[in-house]
Amino acid sequence: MTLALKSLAFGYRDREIGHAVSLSLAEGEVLALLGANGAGKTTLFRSMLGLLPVKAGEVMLDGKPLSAWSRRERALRIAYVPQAHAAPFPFTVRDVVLMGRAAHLRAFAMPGERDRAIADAALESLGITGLADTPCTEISGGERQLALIARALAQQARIIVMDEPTANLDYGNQMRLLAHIRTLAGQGLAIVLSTHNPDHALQVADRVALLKDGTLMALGAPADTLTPQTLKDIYGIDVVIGRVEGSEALVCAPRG
Ligand SMILES: Nc1ncnc2c1ncn2[C@@H]1O[C@H](COP(=O)(O)OP(=O)(O)OP(=O)(O)O)[C@@H](O)[C@H]1O
Repeated sequence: MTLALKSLAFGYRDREIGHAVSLSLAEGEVLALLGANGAGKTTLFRSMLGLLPVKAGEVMLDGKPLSAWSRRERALRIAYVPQAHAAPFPFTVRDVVLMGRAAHLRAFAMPGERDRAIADAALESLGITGLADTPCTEISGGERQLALIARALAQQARIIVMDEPTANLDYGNQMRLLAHIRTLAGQGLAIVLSTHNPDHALQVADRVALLKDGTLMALGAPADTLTPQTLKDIYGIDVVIGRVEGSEALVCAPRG
């Protein structure tokens, strides 16, 4: 087991957003987190990463409380892909990806040949080698998203937490990223991601967690958790879920 949340309560200084969230993430597993806007997905992620103090319960990383690991030790084990906001500084895409190597470097050491090779491989795997020398202030939102994912890959952590990784991406990059996530899981990485697209969860996840009113409404296999009933409950929309000829994936469509 890699990451486990035990009866976690989370939120901000004087506001609890969620409580009693328990789940664990195993090596090689993809867990998708869904919930309406404002349900608390980002807040939960920030709490499980130790970026926001938890209100109750505990986050366990490789069997030890998260607080027992140093920041560097955590960064060697968990990478975070935040939602892509506007870039404040004109670092090149390659420099941003090289920042993923920080935890691997000795204090004040500069990235070496090997770090550059790893960063370049991460760029290559996402098809953005051509952007390496472009400043982050001069690329699109989707390209910035891919750069942040490349940074997480360069970090070479065994757990990756991705906040809406497919948001901003065009259809081709969405599908390529989902396939890439499955490849990473096949290599033993544990991945937790949030998404607003049930199809993406049906396509990529081994397990799905549904967050509603601050608690886990459902946790289990995609076909058991993503049903017309649960999606109606979360989004207030009537849907059907089924297969389309020629595709392995279950898909969700509006009813009627
Ligand atoms: N810094 C903050 N201080 C206080 N409350 C906050 C803060 N950031 C977010 N919130 C509140 O916490 C709740 C959950 O927000 P969060 O961003 O975790 O939701 P989310 O599920 O990720 O939403 P979305 O799908 O829209 O990205 C929201 O009601 C939001 O207003």
